[in-house]
Amino acid sequence: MEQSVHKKIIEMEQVSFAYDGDDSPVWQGLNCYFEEGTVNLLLGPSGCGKSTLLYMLNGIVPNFYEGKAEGHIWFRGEDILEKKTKDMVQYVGMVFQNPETQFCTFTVEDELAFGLENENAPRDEIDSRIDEVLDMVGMGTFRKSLLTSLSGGQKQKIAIASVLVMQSEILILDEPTANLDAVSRTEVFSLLKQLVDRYGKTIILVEHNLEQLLDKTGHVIVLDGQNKVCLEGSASHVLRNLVYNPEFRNLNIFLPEKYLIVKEWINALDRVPQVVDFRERQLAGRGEAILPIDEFAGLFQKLAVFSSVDTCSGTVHRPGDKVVEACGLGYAYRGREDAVLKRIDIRIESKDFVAVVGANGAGKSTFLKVLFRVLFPYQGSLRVGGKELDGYDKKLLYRDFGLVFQNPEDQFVTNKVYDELMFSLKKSGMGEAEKEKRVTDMLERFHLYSEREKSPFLLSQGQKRRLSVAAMLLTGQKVLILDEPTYGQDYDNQRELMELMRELNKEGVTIIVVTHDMALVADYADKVIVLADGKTEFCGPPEDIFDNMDAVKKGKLQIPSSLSFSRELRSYVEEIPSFFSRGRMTDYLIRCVKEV
Ligand SMILES: Nc1ncnc2c1ncn2[C@@H]1O[C@H](COP(=O)(O)OP(=O)(O)OP(=O)(O)O)[C@@H](O)[C@H]1O
Ligand SMILES: Nc1ncnc2c1ncn2[C@@H]1O[C@H](COP(=O)(O)OP(=O)(O)OP(=O)(O)O)[C@@H](O)[C@H]1O
Repeated sequence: MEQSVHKKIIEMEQVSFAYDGDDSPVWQGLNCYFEEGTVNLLLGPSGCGKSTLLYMLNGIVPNFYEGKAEGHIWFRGEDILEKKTKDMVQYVGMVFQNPETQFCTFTVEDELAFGLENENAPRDEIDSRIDEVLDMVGMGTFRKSLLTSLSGGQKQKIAIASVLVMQSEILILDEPTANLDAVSRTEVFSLLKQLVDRYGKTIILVEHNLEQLLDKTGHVIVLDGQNKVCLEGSASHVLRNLVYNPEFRNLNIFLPEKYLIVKEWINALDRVPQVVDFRERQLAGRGEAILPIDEFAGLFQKLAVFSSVDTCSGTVHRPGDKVVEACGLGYAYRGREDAVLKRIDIRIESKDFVAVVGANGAGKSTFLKVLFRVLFPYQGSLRVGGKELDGYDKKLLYRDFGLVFQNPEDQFVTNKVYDELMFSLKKSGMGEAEKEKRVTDMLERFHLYSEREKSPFLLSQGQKRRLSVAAMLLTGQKVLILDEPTYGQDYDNQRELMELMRELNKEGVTIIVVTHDMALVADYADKVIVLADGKTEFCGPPEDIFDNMDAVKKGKLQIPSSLSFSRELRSYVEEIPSFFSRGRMTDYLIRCVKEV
């Protein structure tokens, strides 16, 4: 067992918890610990109880969300489970996924003063503490700013500052970058690292975007989805095991793209002696790098049969009917000086699988609202199905175009998961038995059957997202528009959802996905639209976008690590074609070596 230099700050001992009204417990006999003065990362499949665990660390569970808790959560010799939330506030501060749900005021200054004023802190102290935390998060010049004027990353920094201002030593964050573009995400991760290195804070977080986080993480806890911790230790120890150890290879855990490629490849070739040897050596931790690219390339060269395999690394344009055509489209919100959409030119055809990407605030959601006639453009034309949108019957528009909202809760209209899906079929004209069957099939397909009696609002984030997509899929629209469909999803659910979209696309449904997830773009989209500065910055196939550094920069996009990995590999083995996505590269590797 490896030794850590950090002390344990919180220890969970035989912790069990069941929400009131739930038959099965979320946790049963859980043991794990968190380390002081480092970044602690919690990984596990959707719905396994990560958020519940975080809420137990400051008493939100079971004090606000009630249920039966057993065991001990030790913090400095005391049991958190016996404390009230207010007793924990000075030690443990919580930052949620969406900073906007946390804000109670209008300006940065008022937001930071809010908690201190409630504690009747003297004005001088409030002032100096606000200056201090704004300095800590690098937002000193924004003290007087309106919260609405901040970018997503800046808002999240202020949410973190509002916890720091209370001088909590432990910061808990539940998927803090789920809605952020790549640049904002990097800023938040760097801030967390700085809070640890410079101010000795302890960070505990749940996060799916690991590309730039793992190297900043000190302690990782992996939950197996069956109430247990299955791996715990340093980031490199956990990573080695998740990539190379057959015992953990089927865990439904997100990893950066390049690790997923190696993991899938090693799994596929498990019985080849060279691969077994390579795997064992990596697992034993010989050599510093977890991904020794030279060795990997050498091994690949020995096994691969290049000539017989069709590389097919690009996307093929499949012409179809016109679905959406925007030309010089402009939209300005009332009261804002600058138009959000200045000149949008977009053409989407019926067979397209489109990804709409761009920085936070670029106007992606605004464009969707214009398309759904919630907002009306001041200039340009927008044609849908070959007709001017103005002349398109609204009823037909809603029948043909399905929208899955960014925030699933905005979509729920009933108080039971089962009823939510039945509601979608209300006007379908189907008989009761047929509706029931379809709903049951969908619940099973989306791993929601066991939750069917629950309120949609009490589901985990990942479950809520799956329910919102399932509700939209039941009715058979011609065009499906999904705003951030995969955030909060675990690896298996994300893949399953996207494979389903691909299937529907092949059956003729146009898919339009708004997303910050470039791995998803690279793997599934055949057309990418980058919005920046109110204009269409790029519209073309995904393999071209990551070479267009201007569009990458303006769209604040992150190049997936699968692309840099395949380029590095090519510097050793020229015969490997240039790839830009995990799926395409894994397929190729597996096809290459299947004759071994
Ligand atoms: N307030 C609540 N009342 C009843 N059940 C709940 C409540 N909150 C969560 N649950 C259930 O507890 C289980 C664990 O949920 P939790 O949100 O902790 O999981 P998670 O691992 O964070 O999931 P995700 O990654 O999808 O956000 C789920 O089955 C969920 O439906
Ligand atoms: N109702 C509104 N009134 C005024 N400004 C608004 C309104 N809604 C959005 N905005 C502003 O319009 C800009 C574009 O917002 P929009 O939500 O369309 O961006 P987005 O690209 O979808 O961003 P994200 O990736 O963060 O979801 C932002 O600066 C936002 O603050």
